[in-house]
Amino acid sequence: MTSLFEPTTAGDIALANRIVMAPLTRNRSPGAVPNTLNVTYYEQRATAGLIITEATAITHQGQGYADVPGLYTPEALDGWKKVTSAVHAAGGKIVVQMWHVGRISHTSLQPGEGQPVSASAITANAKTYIRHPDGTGEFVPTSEPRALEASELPGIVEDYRKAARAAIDAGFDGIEIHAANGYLIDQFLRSGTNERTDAYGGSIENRARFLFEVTDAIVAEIGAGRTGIRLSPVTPANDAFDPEPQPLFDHVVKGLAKHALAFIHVIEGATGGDRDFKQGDTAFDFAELRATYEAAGGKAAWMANNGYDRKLAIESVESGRVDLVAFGKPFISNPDLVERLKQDAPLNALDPDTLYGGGAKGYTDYPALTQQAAE
Ligand SMILES: C=C(C(=O)O)c1ccccc1
Repeated sequence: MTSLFEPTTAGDIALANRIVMAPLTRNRSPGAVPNTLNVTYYEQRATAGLIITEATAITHQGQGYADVPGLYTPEALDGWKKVTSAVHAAGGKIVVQMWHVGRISHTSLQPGEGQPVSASAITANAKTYIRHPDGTGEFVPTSEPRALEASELPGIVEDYRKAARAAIDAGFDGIEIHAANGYLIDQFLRSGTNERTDAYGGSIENRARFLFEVTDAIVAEIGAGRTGIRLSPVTPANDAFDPEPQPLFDHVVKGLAKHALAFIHVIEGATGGDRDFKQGDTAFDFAELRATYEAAGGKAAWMANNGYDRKLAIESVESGRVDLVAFGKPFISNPDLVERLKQDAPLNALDPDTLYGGGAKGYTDYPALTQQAAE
């Protein structure tokens, strides 16, 4: 029987166990440049079978929050090289989550303080975190986006390809395409954010076109075995909505099956919330989604996320329902989560007041079991 704690592979990436550190935005990289505190944070969590970094902007246009890292300047890539080196030296594996926020942004964060971009000019009922000139931070409503011209899309696909190459050159073991949580790619996928009448809007085939163009370009550049993707079929995050998610995401996974991807990362339910959350009239069938993917020839590791505890994670892997389990908040407050799960040891409590922004407090100061034992 498969164990959560046994080694496995995800495409070309060998993993020491099946426990994944989920992407977690922490807003601790001013200037979009990873710093020494970020190095310590990821190094502390290197016993994860796989670390997926926090969402990382592929370009300035793709940046939607203050103090999140980028993957598009020499300084940022130098910063990431220090992170990947430290994680590898500690025996870990790490991929970067590649992010274009689309409309979940603010003019103050955009090139030339211009409008954010999206599939359509529909303002999200959402907020983002900006930093004022005086240095104070604030959650503010996202700005009204403009609809991308179809002629702009090849340029954004090229941005993804370049960022994927830069990620591998910075030492990452691979990348995760952020196609979830109501960001740009998801804005094309969902009918609630895509009112286009061209080849990228209307039918499911058209709304998924941009996702496949991005995926094809990245796979051609770095290989399918180093490419994963994150999907959130029913999340309402960032005002995402589609009344018929099952046919939409069945089409998506069928299209992804042609590549021998490293992993498919699926958020089950509402991100960070109700695992049984529904969009539309019927409950989403995640087992059917995987079956559809594998019937189409898909062989990537199936990674599940959202609200997993030790018991559910062990059962889900042992049953074969999932191959990998991604933990988010538990990894924030437990750098040694893998050991704690192995021992069934108590978990550190999470400090909700230090999730976003700030310094070492609530970031690198959570103790490991060994430190607590020494006290
Ligand atoms: C990148 C994020 C996501 O995927 O939801 C995110 C952004 C800001 C806060 C929490 C999460």
